[in-house]
Amino acid sequence: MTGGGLVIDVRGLSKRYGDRTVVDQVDMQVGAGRIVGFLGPNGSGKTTSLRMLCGLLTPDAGEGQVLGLDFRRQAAEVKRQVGYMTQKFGLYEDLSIRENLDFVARLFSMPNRRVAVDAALQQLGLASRATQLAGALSGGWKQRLALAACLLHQPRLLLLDEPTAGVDPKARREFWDELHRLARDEGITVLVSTHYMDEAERCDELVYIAYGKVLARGQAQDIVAAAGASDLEDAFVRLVGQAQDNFA
Ligand SMILES: Nc1ncnc2c1ncn2[C@@H]1O[C@H](COP(=O)(O)OP(=O)(O)OP(=O)(O)O)[C@@H](O)[C@H]1O
Repeated sequence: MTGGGLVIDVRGLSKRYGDRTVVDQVDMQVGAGRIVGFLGPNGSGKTTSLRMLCGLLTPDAGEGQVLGLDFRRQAAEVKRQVGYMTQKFGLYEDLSIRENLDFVARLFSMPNRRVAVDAALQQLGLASRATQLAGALSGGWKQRLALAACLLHQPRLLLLDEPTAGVDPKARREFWDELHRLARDEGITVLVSTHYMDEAERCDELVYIAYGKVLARGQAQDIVAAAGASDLEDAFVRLVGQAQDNFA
């Protein structure tokens, strides 16, 4: 890993589409075993940033390391080593839970596919539903399957893009309990985007962006105090209000 146990250590991350800069000089540092929440209004650049960090999208600028690899020059290797969960979960609805996991194991050319799939089914409590079609599952179970799929190749870093959008509160809570277990017991590092304030409160640290720029970072209570706000939501409303005046 890079100095100071940083699993992500990237500076100046930028992306333009045409003449619009949608990610503008974003610095991202995430320590090993930390859960960092990535927050910001719709269209602020979270997905674009996550896709660049996991090697799926080529940045226009930015230097640094992800999992100790040069995230630009070794993008293919980063992609193999990171667990990335897209907003829409990326499951095959007409395949069963087991078939979805087996498909992912093939994509990663994993040896001992059957053992790995069985272990993932057990770990995420999916074994009794292994033959159910993914398309027939509730939002909470789909999300659990998506997490199992992105953990299958045993990544040390998870990049999760709004993994709990549209999922009921009980399933969201269980999902977050699982994230904390993964960080605590297995030392897995998590960068997760969310719009839910209760989830933001459960992160070790937060990074808040709007208009592609980082407006605040740190622990929730420090962000609230620095903004002179009553709570996190209030702090973000204030930060975006100031940003609108400056950047919009
Ligand atoms: N391929 C593309 N071509 C042009 N513009 C794009 C492309 N992908 C994203 N954008 C624009 O970049 C901006 C940032 O989008 P992005 O999806 O990263 O935001 P986000 O913070 O993830 O939003 P949300 O919270 O709604 O998921 C948006 O204005 C979006 O329309």
